[in-house]
Amino acid sequence: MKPKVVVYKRMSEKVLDYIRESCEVHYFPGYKEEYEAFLAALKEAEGVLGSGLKFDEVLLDQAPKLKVICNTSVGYDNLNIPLLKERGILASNTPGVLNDTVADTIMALMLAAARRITELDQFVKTGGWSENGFSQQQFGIDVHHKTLGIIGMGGIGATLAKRAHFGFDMNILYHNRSRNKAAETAYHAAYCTMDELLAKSDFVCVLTPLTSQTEKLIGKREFEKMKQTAVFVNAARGKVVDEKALIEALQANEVLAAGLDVFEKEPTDRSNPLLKMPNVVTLPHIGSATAETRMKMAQLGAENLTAGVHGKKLLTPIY
Ligand SMILES: NC(=O)c1ccc[n+]([C@@H]2O[C@H](COP(=O)([O-])OP(=O)(O)OC[C@H]3O[C@@H](n4cnc5c(N)ncnc54)[C@H](O)[C@@H]3O)[C@@H](O)[C@H]2O)c1
Ligand SMILES: O=C(O)[C@H](O)CO
Repeated sequence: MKPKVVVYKRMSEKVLDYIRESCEVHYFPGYKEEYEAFLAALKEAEGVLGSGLKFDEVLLDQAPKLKVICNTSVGYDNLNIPLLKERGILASNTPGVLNDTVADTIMALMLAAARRITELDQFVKTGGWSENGFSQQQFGIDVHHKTLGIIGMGGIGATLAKRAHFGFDMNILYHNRSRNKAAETAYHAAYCTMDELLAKSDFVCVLTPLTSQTEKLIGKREFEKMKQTAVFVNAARGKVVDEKALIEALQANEVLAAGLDVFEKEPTDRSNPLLKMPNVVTLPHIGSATAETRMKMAQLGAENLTAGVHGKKLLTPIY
């Protein structure tokens, strides 16, 4: 008999067929709308595949046969790792396969915020571009040859450093839990304290995972330490930043602009003041969302899932 698994995120038929070769798939792409049926399937499931769902004690109690939880994301702040370990449940994520795509998104945010792309796009589309052209007040700032500070020099951080160093002649500073010698050698990235990074960087990009140590890592104090001309970019998790402090820093012109792929609450409320600020470029958490990369993430998740339920070694285990 094939082991039962629950897939709670929309997947291509190709990936679902791959899983079906060795598992009985219970597919809930819109699990919130059919939560009762989803919970019933979870009761019998040995494996789960998807992203974002918080597996707390209450939910895990509904899944007594679970052997493995596979995230189709590199971030795993939805998982309570000590609790999973305690219950003998394995877990996997999707590191590496999304580095290039997310680094591309971050470069796009940096360029869009610095060169005011979304603001000027609206200017043109709403008929603001007249015979008189545009004013100097609409000039942006350069990205090339500036200093980029990366907080969290892991897989995505290093891939961003590569683009910034080779493509934009940027000077790279970074702060991380430990030294990343490979990035130091390859991209001339200089390790420094958080405060030094904040004071010297023209672009500050946060790329740490969300953990109890990184929640609100960037707050009032950190924004005050940044240059007034700094562009702040968050493509990690919204809760790594104190969003209220970011709003206040932008309102007080303590920083120049921001590029945000993630928010404290997602989807963010339409009343969020950040959405009214022309110097803030916003995206709906689509850092890794290209067709090619989402396919790779789903396939890697599926391979972890089938390995896990059949007692084989996970390809990309979290622990
Ligand atoms: N916006 C998106 O769509 C998107 C896509 C992928 C990843 N992410 C987020 O980006 C995060 C990073 O992804 P990654 O693949 O580069 O992970 P990674 O594990 O390779 O890198 C994270 C780095 O952060 C460092 N770090 C952890 N805690 C720290 C702390 N307190 N201070 C300083 N450094 C710290 C780690 O040492 C590591 O080098 C993910 O956890 C995820 O939350 C977002
Ligand atoms: O962590 C990740 O991989 C991204 O946020 C996509 O969910």
